[in-house]
Amino acid sequence: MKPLRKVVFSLGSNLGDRLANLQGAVDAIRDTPDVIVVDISSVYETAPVGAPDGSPDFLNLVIVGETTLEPRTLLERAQAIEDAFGRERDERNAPRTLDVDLVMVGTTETQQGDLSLPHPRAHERGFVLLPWAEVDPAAELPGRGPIGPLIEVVETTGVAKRDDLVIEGD
Ligand SMILES: Nc1ncnc2c1ncn2[C@@H]1O[C@H](COP(=O)(O)OP(=O)(O)OP(=O)(O)O)[C@@H](O)[C@H]1O
Ligand SMILES: Nc1nc2c(c(=O)[nH]1)N=C(CO)CN2
Repeated sequence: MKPLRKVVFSLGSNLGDRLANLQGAVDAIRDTPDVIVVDISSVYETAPVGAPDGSPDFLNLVIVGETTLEPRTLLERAQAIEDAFGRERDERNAPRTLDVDLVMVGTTETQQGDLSLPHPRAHERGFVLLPWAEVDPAAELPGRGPIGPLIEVVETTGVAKRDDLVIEGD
């Protein structure tokens, strides 16, 4: 039997109907065979990090799930969902309708070309760690340790929970 592993996705949008883009991505992840969604964080409005000047604010959220899928299959699924929402792959960190990052898959630590796990910048991103800690405070990032202490040292100003923005079916 294939092992059941924890999977964590980070979703972001700062173009178009940001909430609708996140809702669509959540639905698509829920509809993915062999992925069980366990928790979805609140929606957070976040100041852009490392993005070109004048980039609009993001909406971000984190999904925690379980899966028997391989990391590469999960990356392909994440990219297919981005493509379905009109994501154009241009300048790095450019505004985008939808970004679906794989934060971690089980205990996998790998760097193979187009797939790095855990995501190489997740540990330094308040817009990933804060939503994640809301639903999974005891989480550990493989190779980095518990996320609590990571949050202590990252920039979390500019990361604001938006209780008025609700993902349906949660
Ligand atoms: N864990 C991962 N999750 C998502 N993409 C990854 C991961 N590891 C490597 N990649 C690769 O990163 C490439 C760039 O991804 P993307 O265009 O979403 O970057 P970005 O969103 O601008 O920046 P960042 O990677 O910092 O979030 C993708 O083509 C993908 O193959
Ligand atoms: N606040 C915020 N900033 C970002 C984000 C994001 O999702 N939220 N994604 C980026 C590239 O993936 C770059 N910068």
